[in-house]
Amino acid sequence: MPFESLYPRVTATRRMQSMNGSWDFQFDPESKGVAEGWTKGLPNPTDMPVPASFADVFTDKYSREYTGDFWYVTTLFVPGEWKDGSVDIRFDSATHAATVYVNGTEVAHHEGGFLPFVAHINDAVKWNDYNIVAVKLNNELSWQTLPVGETYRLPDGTLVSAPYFDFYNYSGLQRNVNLLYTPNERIEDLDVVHHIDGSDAHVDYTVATSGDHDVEVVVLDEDGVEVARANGKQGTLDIKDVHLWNLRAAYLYKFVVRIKDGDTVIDEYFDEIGIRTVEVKDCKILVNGREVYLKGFGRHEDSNVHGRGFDAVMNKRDYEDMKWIGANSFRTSHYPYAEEQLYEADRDGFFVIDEAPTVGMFKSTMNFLGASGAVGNDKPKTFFEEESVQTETLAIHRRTLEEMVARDKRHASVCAWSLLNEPDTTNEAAVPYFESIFDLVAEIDTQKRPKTYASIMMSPAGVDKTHHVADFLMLNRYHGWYVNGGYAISKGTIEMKAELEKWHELEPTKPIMFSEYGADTMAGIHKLPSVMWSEEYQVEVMKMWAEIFDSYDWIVGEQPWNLNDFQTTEGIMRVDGNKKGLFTRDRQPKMAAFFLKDRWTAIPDYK
Ligand SMILES: CCCN1C[C@@H](O)[C@H](O)[C@@H](C(=O)O)C1
Repeated sequence: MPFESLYPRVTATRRMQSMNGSWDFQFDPESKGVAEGWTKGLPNPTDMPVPASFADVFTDKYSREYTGDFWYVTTLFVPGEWKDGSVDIRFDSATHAATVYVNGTEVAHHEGGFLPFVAHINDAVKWNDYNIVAVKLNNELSWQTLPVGETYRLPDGTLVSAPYFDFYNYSGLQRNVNLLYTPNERIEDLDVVHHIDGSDAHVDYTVATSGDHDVEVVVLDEDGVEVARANGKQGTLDIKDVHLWNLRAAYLYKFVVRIKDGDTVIDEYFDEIGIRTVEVKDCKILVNGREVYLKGFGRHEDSNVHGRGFDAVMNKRDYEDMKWIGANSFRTSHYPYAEEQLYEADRDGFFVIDEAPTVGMFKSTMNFLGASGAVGNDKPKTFFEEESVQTETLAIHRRTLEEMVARDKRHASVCAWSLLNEPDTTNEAAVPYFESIFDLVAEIDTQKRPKTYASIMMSPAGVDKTHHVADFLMLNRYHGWYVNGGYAISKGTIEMKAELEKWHELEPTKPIMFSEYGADTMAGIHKLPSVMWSEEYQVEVMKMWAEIFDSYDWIVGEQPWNLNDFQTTEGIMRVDGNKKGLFTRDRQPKMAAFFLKDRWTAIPDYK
């Protein structure tokens, strides 16, 4: 697994060929593709860009809402000179499940639509020739998929997605696909743990390789000057006068790893790594031993027509918007984002709460009466009382966390983990499940970053049964919108302060931050006095929350929902998607963004 977690790079010993572009594409509603030989070509394909979600490129409802099996097929030339090494296809994601075939031979299967996997293809390819690469995907949701939902049939047999979450169930080959060449003896993992010692740093490292030759690690500063070196697959790199990575003041070292046989370099890989520490202590979150205050957003990977398709332009605009407003952090709600997003956060000095794709673990009609139908309520128990959840879903969750930590652990920007979003913590059955996953991450994350989950408002202080596992508390609360909205907004302040004081009584040493709060706002609607959905009202809601946050010094962060408007399942509560963005879907500020800009530029990143 570790090799799959290394971000693809070209080096002196590695080669890479993009497989992005136009692929053949076809739905397979009867799941007959394998039996009918689609692994070697599609009978009646259309063309589909990769990376992209398929939904919003179509103009017909059947295609947009399609749920079930579907295929991508392309032709791939594999250079003959690569025969002496390992040739793999890396899918940065395939949503939600994928089986990969080369010239009709199955070479990989992966479940989980937001983390990478590779297909090793040496034994299936025709060297120095053209090959057929076929990928069968499936986007159905269940209580054993992450994210969680259901799939049901209309009377005519058409499958329909019923997400337990409030974002559109976009799917497809939504991130980059690359053909990779690496030596047979190759670097497969790099792990680093930082220790600050006055003006110096000591970095404990571990390198995993596929062979026995020795390893060297060289560290270069941003000017390319060597600042440390060590030999061996494990060791410590001592960096004098270290330049630390900080919030909105990033500094990245280049760690170059080489497998060597005397002077011969067998394999070379590098990563750009910021040196920092992060911990929770006495109701504070500390970066490099200094107390931070988090200003930022819950986000989505979402844009017009592209859907959840990787879009470097939109990502760049999002970072520029976040820098403009004075943000220093974000949560990857509600799934791990593309690696390019984390490298951008490394470079821009953003504190990232890296969230697993474990959303929807609450029997609810998420998307609030969404057109996909009231779901989950025909189930007799709460989510974690379900036997299959305690067994199958837990196993999938643990594997997903292992993949997420393996992929993201070196990023300086990844400063905390959110292991679930808004799970049902009202029931004791959640406790063993939570303890299992929190213990797992405590074990596999060598940097021991703080871990938490997003707390849902239906499981408040005094009801929540699992808060003991969280290193800090992260609350999603909607006073001013779903409760105590409009003219009752002042009641929201009273109730929220009462709950906060109960939380502080329950967890007197743990800091608390808000990972969701806000109001749906249609850009362009103005009312005096304000009414809900108007831009003026969103400003009032932000002001209400600001007063609450400023009332307690153990509140360490505020991340309103959402950075941008985004697409959801259609429903009577959504007007072509969720409109709680502080920016519109085309990344333009609403009135409340200017309020937050004034507020956040006056709040220092470090207290
Ligand atoms: C209980 C509220 C949960 N929260 C989850 C998030 O994904 C939704 O988009 C947001 C909302 O309703 O705007 C609410």
